[in-house]
Amino acid sequence: MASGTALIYDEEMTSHKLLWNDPICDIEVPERLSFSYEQLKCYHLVERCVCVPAREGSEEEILLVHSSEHLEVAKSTQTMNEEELKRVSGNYDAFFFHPSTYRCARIAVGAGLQLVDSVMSGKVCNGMALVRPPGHHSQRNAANGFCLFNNVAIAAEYAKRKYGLQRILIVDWDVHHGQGTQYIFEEDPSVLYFSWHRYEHQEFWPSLKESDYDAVGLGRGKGSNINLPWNKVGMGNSDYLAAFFHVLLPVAFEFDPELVLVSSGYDSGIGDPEGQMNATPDVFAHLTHFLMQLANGKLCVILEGGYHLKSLSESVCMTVKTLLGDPVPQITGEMAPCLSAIESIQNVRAAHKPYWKCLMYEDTSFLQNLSTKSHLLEKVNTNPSTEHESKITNKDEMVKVERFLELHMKNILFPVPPIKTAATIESEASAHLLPLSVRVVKEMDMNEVKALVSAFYADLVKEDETLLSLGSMLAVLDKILTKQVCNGIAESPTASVSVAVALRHSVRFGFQRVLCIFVGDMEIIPNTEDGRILMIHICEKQQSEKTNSKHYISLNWKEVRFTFIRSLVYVRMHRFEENFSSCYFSSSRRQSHSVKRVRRR
Ligand SMILES: COCC(O)(O)CCCCCNCCCN
Ligand SMILES: [Zn+2]
Repeated sequence: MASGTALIYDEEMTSHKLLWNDPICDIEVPERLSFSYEQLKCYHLVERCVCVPAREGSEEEILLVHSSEHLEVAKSTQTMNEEELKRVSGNYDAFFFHPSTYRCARIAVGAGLQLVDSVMSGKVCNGMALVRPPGHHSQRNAANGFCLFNNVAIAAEYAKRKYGLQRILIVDWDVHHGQGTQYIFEEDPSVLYFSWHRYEHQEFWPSLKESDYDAVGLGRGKGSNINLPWNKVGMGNSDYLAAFFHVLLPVAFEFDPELVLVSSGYDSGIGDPEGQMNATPDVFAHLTHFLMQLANGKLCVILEGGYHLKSLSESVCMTVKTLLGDPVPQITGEMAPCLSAIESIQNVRAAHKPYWKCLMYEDTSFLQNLSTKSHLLEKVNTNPSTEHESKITNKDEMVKVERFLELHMKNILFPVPPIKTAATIESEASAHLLPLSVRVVKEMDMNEVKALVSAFYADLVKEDETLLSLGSMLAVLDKILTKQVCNGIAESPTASVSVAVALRHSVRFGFQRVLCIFVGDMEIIPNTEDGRILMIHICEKQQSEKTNSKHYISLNWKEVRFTFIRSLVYVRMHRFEENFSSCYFSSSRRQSHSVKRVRRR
């Protein structure tokens, strides 16, 4: 398994800039790149990455996607004066040339290809390329929306031909529709393109009919183009998560891509003058983390838009931090999507029902009663915590977001528990299985366990021989509760008792919300009624109705697939943001084997 995260940045790409007055294009500034890179350095993230050099994309590579006419026009601008540059730029919608634009655009293309090579060769597991000019609006024969060459589309075509890939997923979380990418792949079933974008019923730029949810792809490509239009501004974290949980992830897992590319625009984040959305930078950690579960983690993130410098750079940092394997921060804000988001989600699911099994069987009508935001008719902001930031119209508004983010990110970024795993090892034999990052902890001594059990857990622990297995679990759990490690693994022959004691121990320790996912049959079902424990029980036979309650969900593990993700959604939407400390308990040799497999990874 490859490891490591590539970071590709070349300050040469900051030389492309607007030479004349143009209120539409003047937000696409060089500082977008330099600010982001500085912030990565400030959080000591650059030094943790594998720095891979950019290179110029060759003409041949650019011709994978673009026409030779388009290439020739772009090439000819290198020697133009300002007046000629302005004239040629006027041939396109929202684009500007500078004498260095062509060279910068070739480096932006090459950076994406270097990233694909680094991931596909196994030199790294994933990575990010900070590039400009961006790409997802540019088309075969035209520049558009600040884009000259379609960096991500070229990267996809390149990966298909060089590595013989049959299934590539492109996720475009930029707040604008990447119509360029859609046009390039809409007949190609091997490239699944997902884009959400501010749309407002075709009012918002580029105001295309084909950006709506019913553009599902053409010919053999039907089902491989997914458009999720946002018809209101002010969308927040819960709306983005719901879009992932109920549209993108079920389809992506079914598609089972060999490589995932992200058209990573951060103008969908809070404070951006283009997007006018409310999602905070931490949401990009979650979105990135979900995509890392696909394609064996082979994930290439390539920058697109993002015009609020502070919001952009914080979101870039949250993305890279997650690519490096850091635990994602607890998600903030409301947990239920707004009605407009639910309407869009339902529409796109209905449009794609004929093409995806996962959409055929699941009905998400339960989403309707989840939305707690009745406001939907107004246009503006929804998320109370950013009431005053909803309409970013001028400088002092931008400064307000700056201050909001300063405080918000402080709570998010620190403290992060060390990314260590604690494990007790029964036999020296299995010790070598553990990667270096795992700390072996000594079992809790028997007298201590006995005292603890008689004081608090006597009703749970019947036989003395169970005490032995509690020692290893409690030793690991204490390291997690005291934030000495992030997660842990313990083996126990009496998993139900261990789980019951662990849950009560965690709540007694002061945790307010503990999520337990138990796989296999459970002799005793712990009491979850105090509202601080949520049990998701995956078992052979579904428990009788009487045991199922709001905090106890039993799933027949044959149908667990997306129902499991949906249950987690349910969990989140009911504000049960768990302090999720991943303790694995296995009740049988078989499961303990699966635990070992997890350990090796
Ligand atoms: C990869 O491109 C990044 C981007 O999607 O952020 C570009 C946005 C161009 C926004 C152009 N607005 C034109 C408004 C005309 N009334
Ligand atoms: Zn954009």
